[in-house]
Amino acid sequence: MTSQSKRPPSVEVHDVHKQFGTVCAVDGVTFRIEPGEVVALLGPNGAGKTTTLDMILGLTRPDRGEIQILGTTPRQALDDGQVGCVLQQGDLLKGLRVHELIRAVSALQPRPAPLAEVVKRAQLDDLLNRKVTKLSGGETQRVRFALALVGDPALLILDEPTAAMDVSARRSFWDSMREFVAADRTVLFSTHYLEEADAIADRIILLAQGRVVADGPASQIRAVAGAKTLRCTLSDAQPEALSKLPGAGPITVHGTQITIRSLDSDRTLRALLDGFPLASDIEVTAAPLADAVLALTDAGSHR
Ligand SMILES: Nc1ncnc2c1ncn2[C@@H]1O[C@H](COP(=O)(O)OP(=O)(O)OP(=O)(O)O)[C@@H](O)[C@H]1O
Repeated sequence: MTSQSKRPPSVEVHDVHKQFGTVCAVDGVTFRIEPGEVVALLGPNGAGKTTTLDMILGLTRPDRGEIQILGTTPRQALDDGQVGCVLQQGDLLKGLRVHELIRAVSALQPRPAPLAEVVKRAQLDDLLNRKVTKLSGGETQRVRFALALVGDPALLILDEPTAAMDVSARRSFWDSMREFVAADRTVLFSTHYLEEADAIADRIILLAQGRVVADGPASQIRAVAGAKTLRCTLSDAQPEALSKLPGAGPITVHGTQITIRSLDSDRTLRALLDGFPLASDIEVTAAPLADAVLALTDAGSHR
C-alpha cells in the first residue's frame, strides 16, 4: 500500500439530501474524491451544485446523509485551515487595498502560505495597491482565489471560479490552478463551461435535479459526446424497424424526415442503406458536447 492510499478521502459525500421548502435541491448525492484529484461538478442551472458545495464547506447542513472532509467534519476541516474556497457570493472587505486584505486574512490562518507565493499564483502583482472596491469582476475573482490560497489548503473548493473572467483571464487562472494541483492538492470546482470541465478535470460529476447522473473521467463523458446524428428522408418509415438498426439510439420522425442518434454511426449507416434502400438526402453530423450533457441530464430528470 502506498502512503497516498493510506490518507483519508479528501471528500466523502454519502446519500446527502437537502430540501428548501418544496424544492428538493439535493436528492441523495453520493461521491468520493481522493487526494490529488481534480473534479468538476457540472450541471445546468438549479442542478444543486452550489448547495452541494455549501454542505461540503459546512455552510449548510444536510437534512440527511453524511459528509466527511479529509477524515473529519466539514466545519473542523475549515477551522483547521485545510480547506480553501472561492464562492460565487460575498463582498470583499470594503475600504482595504488588495495587499491589506490578503495580509489580514493570512494573519488568521493556522499555517499561512508564503504571501509572495499566493500573490504569484493569483497573478496579483499589479493589483496589490488597488482598493478592493475598484476591481473588475475578473480581478475580484483573482483576489478571492488568493484568499482561498492563504491558508495553504489541502483541498480547494471553487464555485464557478471563472464566471466573471474573459477568455484570457480564464486561461491563466487554470494555468495557475494546474501548478497548485501539481503539488498534490485536491480541487473540486463547479462550472457551466463544459469545455473547461473537459480540459481541466480528471473526472466530471454531472448533476441534474439534485442527482448524480454521470460520474467518470472526462473521456467517458466525451465518449457519449461521440454520438452522431443521422438524418435522411424516407417515406413510410417504420420507427420500430429503424430502432433495430445497430447502434441506433433515440429516433424522431417528422413526416418523411427521420433523425437517428447513434453511438456507432458507420454501422448504423451501412445497415440503413441495406435495409432501407429508398432512404435519401442522408446526412451524418457530430453532436456537440453540450448535447451529450443535455441527453444525460434529461435522462436524470425523467427518473
Ligand atoms: N436558500 C434557498 N432557498 C430556497 N431555494 C433554494 C435555496 N438555495 C437553493 N435553492 C434552490 O435549490 C435548487 C438548487 O440550487 P443550487 O444553487 O444548488 O443549484 P446550482 O446547480 O448551483 O445552480 P446555478 O448553476 O444556477 O448556480 C434550485 O432550485 C434553487 O432555486
